[in-house]
Parts: sequence; structure tokens; C-alpha cells
Amino acid sequence: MQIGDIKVYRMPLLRCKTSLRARLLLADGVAVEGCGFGAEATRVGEVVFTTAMTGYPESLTDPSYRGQILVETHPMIGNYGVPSRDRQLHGVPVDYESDHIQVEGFVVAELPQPSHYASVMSLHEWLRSEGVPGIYRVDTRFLVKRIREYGVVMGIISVYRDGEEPPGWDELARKLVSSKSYDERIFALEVSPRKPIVHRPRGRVRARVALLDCGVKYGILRRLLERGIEVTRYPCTTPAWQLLDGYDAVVLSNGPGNPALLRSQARTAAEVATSGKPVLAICLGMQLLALGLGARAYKLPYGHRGVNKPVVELGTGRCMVTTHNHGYAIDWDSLDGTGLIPWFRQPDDGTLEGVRSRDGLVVATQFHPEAGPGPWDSTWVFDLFLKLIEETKSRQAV
Ligand SMILES: NC(=O)CC[C@H](N)C(=O)O
Repeated sequence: MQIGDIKVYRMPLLRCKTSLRARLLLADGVAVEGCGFGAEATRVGEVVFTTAMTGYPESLTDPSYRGQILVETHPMIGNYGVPSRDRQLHGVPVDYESDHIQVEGFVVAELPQPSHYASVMSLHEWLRSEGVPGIYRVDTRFLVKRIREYGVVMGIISVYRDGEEPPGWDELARKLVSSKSYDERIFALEVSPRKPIVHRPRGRVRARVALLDCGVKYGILRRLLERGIEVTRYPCTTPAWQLLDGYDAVVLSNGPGNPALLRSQARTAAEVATSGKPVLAICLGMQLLALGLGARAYKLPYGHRGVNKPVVELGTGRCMVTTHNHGYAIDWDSLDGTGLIPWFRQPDDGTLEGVRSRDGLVVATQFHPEAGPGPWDSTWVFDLFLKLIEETKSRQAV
């Protein structure tokens, strides 16, 4: 990686509410100065943006954002503070997608004073307690336009105390150049559990599933548990036979990073998909499934990240507004011979947003039917999954 000529952009009248300052340098040479919040730290990541207007606690804790510096297009972030982890459903936090902030850094235009009855701290305090740097009072519109035009880039963010010597742009550039690019790092193993974790629903258990956890969002657990599905989360390195042993069905989770680096996981996904048991695959899960069955993945220029993305169901023409968080996608033209057929399409850029097997037992979405954050238009995908499990079980009982 080479850094272009560094050009510094500053907002006029930069007055900060915190005693912190921050710098953000992109690999194309764009350098932005702003106010700092969160932790005094320096982190490298792929710079991406989300168009979600709310749901920052969920986005920040979504394991699929591991390795990325997140820019929010919505101009005010932090208004409702940080909710308590004690609000739970079936033992899983409602407003969090994992136990920790996963992003490398956070970029917002304005950081207002929080005001909400359920807030237990400010965004600044939360990021600080988790060692994550943030920058505000920067022109996020400019950054987003740049990413939309030239694609996602690697970047480095650094927060320092006002009055201290700022980290030099050349020093930041050196650190950035010497870091591995996002596409080459395996992040899924960092967010996957070390040993199995069982989540039991309150009330009657209607089904038991094994979940290959490459960085599952709690939202997926919540949607399964509230349908009476017991979930056992397995490390991302678990072989197929173990996922199939004694379970009614398998879930392949979302997760961070380049799917092409997860070859053994793709093989596992293909094995469970041809086992005759129902399979639900979400985002990275769908990519692994398709890759394992012989399809190809490619990188989108600037990804789909937001809670307002339409998808159209092929065949019915039904349109839903859904949550997306993906930087890679599966090539339509590579589905031949995989046994998978297209299921959903994104009408804005034509991306393949879902596939299923010919017999309908394997269902996979590139978008997030669990939302978290986002609209609930597509939570019926979980109802469909439960129906597939119950039909399969009653067929086997005959
Ligand atoms: N949310 C996800 O599972 C993301 C999948 C994959 N890491 C991508 O960016 O495309």
C-alpha cells in the first residue's frame, strides 16, 4: 500500500466539547482533523459508512464490523446515549449485538449531549471504557462521497489530548502502510467463541439447532429463541458432523472479513447444506455456503451498510426494506452447478441478496432478516426456517 499526497481537511471554527482531538488519515492521502472522543488510542481499519439513522449501539457491537472504522452518514449520533445491557430477551441483551464494541474507530459529524431515560452513559464514556477512539466535528458527507466515488479504503484514526503534540501525519502514514490490509486478515476467528455456548429459550423448546458462530449477532439469537428454538453456538472451526450430530437444523452466522479466506468453513457449510437438514445462512453464512458449493465472491466498491435497503423477492416481486452490512457479494453468474437458485435481488445495484436450494431446505440471505438495528419486514425468514424444521421432523417421524 502507498499513501498518496497527504491533504489535510479541517472544519472551520473547530470548537470541541471534549478535551480530546483526533486525526483520521485515509490511504488515498485524505487527512481529516477533528475533535476526539472515546479512548486516546490509534487504530487501523477499513473505512466504511452506514446510512442507518439510529441503532448505533447495535452497529458498534456488530461483530461483522470487526477490523473497520465506521463513518455514520446521519449527522447526529449519540442523542439517546448508551442503553443498559440489563434489558434482555431470553437472556440475550436487546440493544447489543455482542458484549463489546467491535469497530476499530468511530466517525461522526456531531456528538450531542445524550438524553434518554434508558441511557446509562454517553457514547464518549462507552468508547473510552472499551479503548476505542472516535472523531467528531468532521465533514462526514465529504468522507462518504469520497468512499462512494473511489471505494472503501484503509485508514488510521488517532485520538490525543488537547495541548499535546498531535501524532504526525507521516508517522500515521507509516503505521498505515505497515498494517495488513482488511481483505487479508481473518477476523472471524477473533470473534468466534472458544467453546460451545448453549442458549435455551424460556418455555417450550420447539427445535434444537447448531450455529456455526463466525461472529453471530445477538439479534439472530433473539429471533431464534423467541420462536422456541434452542441454539448451541459452536466455534467457527467446528466440523460439519458435529453441527449435524443430534440437531434439527444448522444456522451459518454472519461475521467479519473476507469470505474467501475461510476455506474450511466454506467446506463445512457445503457439507451441512447437502445433509438433508434445514439450513439458515445469514450474510457471511450465505457467502460461505455459496463458495463451498462452487460459486464466486467479489468485493463491492463501497458495500451495503444501512437499515433502509430494499430487496425484492424473485418470483413474487415482493419488496422489503432490510438491514445490510456486507462488503462482499456472491456473483450471480457463478451459481450454475451449485444447486442454489437466486432468491432476493437488491434493486439499486442488482446485487444478489439471497439464495436457496432447489428443494427449499436451505435458505440464505445476504441481508439481515434479524434486523438489529433495522426494520422487521423480513423476520418471517425465521418463521420459514422453523416451518422447514417442523416439516422435516414430522416427515422423519412418519
Ligand atoms: N454481516 C456479515 O456477515 C458480513 C459478511 C462479510 N464479512 C462481508 O462484509 O461481506
